[in-house]
Amino acid sequence: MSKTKVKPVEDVNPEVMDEVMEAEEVEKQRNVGEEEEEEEEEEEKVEEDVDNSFEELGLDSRLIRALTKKGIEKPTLIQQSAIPYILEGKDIVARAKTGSGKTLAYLLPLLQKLFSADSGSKKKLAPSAFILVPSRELCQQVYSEVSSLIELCRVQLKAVQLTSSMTASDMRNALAGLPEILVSTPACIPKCFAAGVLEPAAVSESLEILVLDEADLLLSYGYEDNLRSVTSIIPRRCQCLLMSATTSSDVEKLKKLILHNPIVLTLTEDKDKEEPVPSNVQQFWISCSAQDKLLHILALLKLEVVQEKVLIFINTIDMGFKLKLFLEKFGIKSAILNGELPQNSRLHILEQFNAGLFDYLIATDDNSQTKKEKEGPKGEDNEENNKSKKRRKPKLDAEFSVVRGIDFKKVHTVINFDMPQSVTGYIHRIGRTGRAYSSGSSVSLVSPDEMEGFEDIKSFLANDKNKDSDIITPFPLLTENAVESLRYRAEDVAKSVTKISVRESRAQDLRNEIINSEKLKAHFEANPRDLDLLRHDKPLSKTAPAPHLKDIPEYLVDLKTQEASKAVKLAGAAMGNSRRSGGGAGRNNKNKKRSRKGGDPLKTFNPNGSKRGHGGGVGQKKDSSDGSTKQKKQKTV
Ligand SMILES: Nc1ncnc2c1ncn2[C@@H]1O[C@H](COP(=O)(O)OP(=O)(O)OP(=O)(O)O)[C@@H](O)[C@H]1O
Repeated sequence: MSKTKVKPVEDVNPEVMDEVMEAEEVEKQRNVGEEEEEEEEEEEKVEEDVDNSFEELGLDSRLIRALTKKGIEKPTLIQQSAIPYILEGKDIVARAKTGSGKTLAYLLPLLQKLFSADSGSKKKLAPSAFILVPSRELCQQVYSEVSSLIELCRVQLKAVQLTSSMTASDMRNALAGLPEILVSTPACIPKCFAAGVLEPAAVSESLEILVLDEADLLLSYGYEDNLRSVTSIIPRRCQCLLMSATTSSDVEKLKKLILHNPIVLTLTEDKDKEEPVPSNVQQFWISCSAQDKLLHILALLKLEVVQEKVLIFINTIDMGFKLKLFLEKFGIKSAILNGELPQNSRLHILEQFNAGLFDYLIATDDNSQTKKEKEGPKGEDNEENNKSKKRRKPKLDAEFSVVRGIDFKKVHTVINFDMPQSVTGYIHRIGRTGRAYSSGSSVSLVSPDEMEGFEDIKSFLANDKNKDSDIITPFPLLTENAVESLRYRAEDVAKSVTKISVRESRAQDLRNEIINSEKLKAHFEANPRDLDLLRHDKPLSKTAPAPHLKDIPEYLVDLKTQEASKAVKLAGAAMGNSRRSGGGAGRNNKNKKRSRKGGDPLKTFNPNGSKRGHGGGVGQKKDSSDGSTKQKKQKTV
């Protein structure tokens, strides 16, 4: 580690440096034997002006080469801050926004430490590093990331993933090659102990690093007992890292349970008030009645005023199927992701979506939406929790999670078809776009029933500087006329999507996916990269969409919305995001140039007049100051 080159975070603030040194002193004393003494921790804000390269952070050249091959050149703030401390062997609590690059912040130094671990020492009987995550999807994601880094670095390290659904013999086989890194859920470790697959004594002897990723969720997912049984065997010398996107009493509890004298790194953009949603995500909303949500989502997608790929959140599985069936009638293909589907199918859907095989994914939240969320940033309403309890479906996979931590690739728009049931839920959903250095936007469809929750979200997100100006602004690219022009068709089609058809489709889809899941398991063992085997965006309905619904005639769409749609396509093309189904504009270089000049249509478009409004999209407030596209029937078909 080229320590001399590192611009240490503590340089930024000499007082903090003094405190760090004091904390180190306390730690030294503790190590000499004062085990029971109350430990101090170091609280540190991650400063925006720190600008170190990966080399300056002291990273091994093999890791830097691997990152370059992955197209990653500059560390994010949390990486700049956390990597040197982890390399130094400190316990850390890292709290940074969704999508800020926390995974690499711990994986890179973890791997580097394992590169230099003494391979000549006596044979280890258990992995040196445990990475515990709350869901199987995350397990797979972290495992893929660590495996690809190992492969790119060409080092002799082995990582395995274990999940609770595996049999004891599968677990034993996975651990047989003596992996250095184990990625798992907390529930799986006690299972391994019980099955004799892992020996607690061997873990105590071997474990060097323990990572708890998405720590804010581990307890709320019901892993407390599992974690207690793991922590009881963690050796004192083991370095513990706790990564989290939000703060909660659960994180505090885990910190006390597991960490020793940690450095607490908090990434904020504003010293007074944290902004948990990345500033590169533009947040919009549309006010509409619950029954008009289908109409509005049709307008957003069919009139192409949002950038693809689009992740649509709904609160119930039935609503997901209703939406898919509804969109299908208009020739819009989408896939569904929920906790009822078998794990192989879920992983495959995620892979296909990330690979760009389809553009619209309809997802239900993870099960924490249906569990009692213990605490959100502003405290959750118990009534809401009780309501959500009622919605709990017995067959949902307890280790399923869509919104938390899953790294959806190139999602440009998140749509809240249903509003999330908590502020934390909102933050995590929105965090699926605008990841690392990319940008994105979100559109929330808010019905009168959801307005109170929406106000809570807005007031939580409003910072001191901006308390009078809304962070979530009315969506500027849909005019009332444009929405109304689709009303007749939307209402007609919505009526045809009956409860019975939803139930049948859901049951059929589940049956298909169970069959697929077996096929997938066998197939992917042999061909892990074959994504095209089973498409997840196939239509549910047996009848093809009527041609008049598939293509909305141009004369129906008002000029302003047509203009907005063109601008969105041009901006997409400039960002290298051309529409699969869209017209030529997406692939036209001349247009690319023009749109670069024009900038982001969400900022510049003004539906009231010329394309360049004053002060960006907020200029539309005149037309829809409450975010509403009122339900007057102006033009119907
Ligand atoms: N330094 C970097 N430069 C560019 N992209 C990066 C960098 N670090 C990470 N990324 C990418 O950013 C995306 C988000 O990273 P990651 O999943 O680690 O975020 P996160 O902070 O863990 O988010 P969440 O809290 O939602 O889990 C990933 O696709 C990752 O490959």
